[in-house]
Amino acid sequence: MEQLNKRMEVRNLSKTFFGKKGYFTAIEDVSLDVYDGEFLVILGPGRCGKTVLLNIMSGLEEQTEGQIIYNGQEWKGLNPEIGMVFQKLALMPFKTVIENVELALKFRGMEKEKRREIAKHYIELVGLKGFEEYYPKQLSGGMQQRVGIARAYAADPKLLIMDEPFGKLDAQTRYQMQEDLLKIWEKEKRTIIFVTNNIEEACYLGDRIILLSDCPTKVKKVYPIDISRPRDMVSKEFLDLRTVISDNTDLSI
Ligand SMILES: Nc1ncnc2c1ncn2[C@@H]1O[C@H](COP(=O)(O)OP(=O)(O)OP(=O)(O)O)[C@@H](O)[C@H]1O
Repeated sequence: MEQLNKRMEVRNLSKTFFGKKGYFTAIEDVSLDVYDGEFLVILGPGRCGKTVLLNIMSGLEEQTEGQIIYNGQEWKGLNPEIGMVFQKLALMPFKTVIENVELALKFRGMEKEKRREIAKHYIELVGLKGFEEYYPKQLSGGMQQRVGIARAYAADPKLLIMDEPFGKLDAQTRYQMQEDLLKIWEKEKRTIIFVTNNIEEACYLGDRIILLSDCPTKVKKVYPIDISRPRDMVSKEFLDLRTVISDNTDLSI
């Protein structure tokens, strides 16, 4: 990992909210690095502060303390080079698949022919060729997530943050999406930060796993994974890794 460029550095980040019940610290002194081109998984228990951390990394929310370094420079505010894929995608219901995928490019003022070409490319990349004119409600949950991935890719982010994108899918679809996401990433590498509370998913996907503690969130441990892909979820090395991480988690995740 040492030879790779750092895309982002999170330095001593803390976040404290003030509400009806007084002060509440969600994140405490978190530091981590994100390397160019890697598939980084952030694994932590439910409600531990993962979304707050991602929101600060992307500039949607402000930290109480600490710094975000992006490409070697301190970064404050919304970062246009970061794309997001959420569990709830908020696809535009009255727009077709292709219109949803090209929307960000339209907002940027890109001419129609060019943005259609880009949108078609990414729709094909995520395996939805032939569904360009469908509306979101005509698609399954897994297919909608594919549209979300195509939409994020089309906007050409340097860093793609995915916040529990497969959390609501049934087990079968989830496995398929994990496999397909790796294929997409291998075809067109982006730096990905993938957040999950599922240990198996983390071990299947990540180049590295950053394990977070329960609230207030701290980094418990960083696990580099050198199991070659495609990973066999019932192989000894996979199950051993899973057990090691599972034994180190704060709650049952
Ligand atoms: N604006 C806010 N004001 C007060 N507390 C907040 C705010 N946003 C988040 N929190 C609290 O911070 C904690 C972490 O929330 P967060 O949504 O980041 O968890 P998470 O790890 O993403 O959870 P999940 O796995 O369920 O998605 C929660 O206890 C939440 O109630």
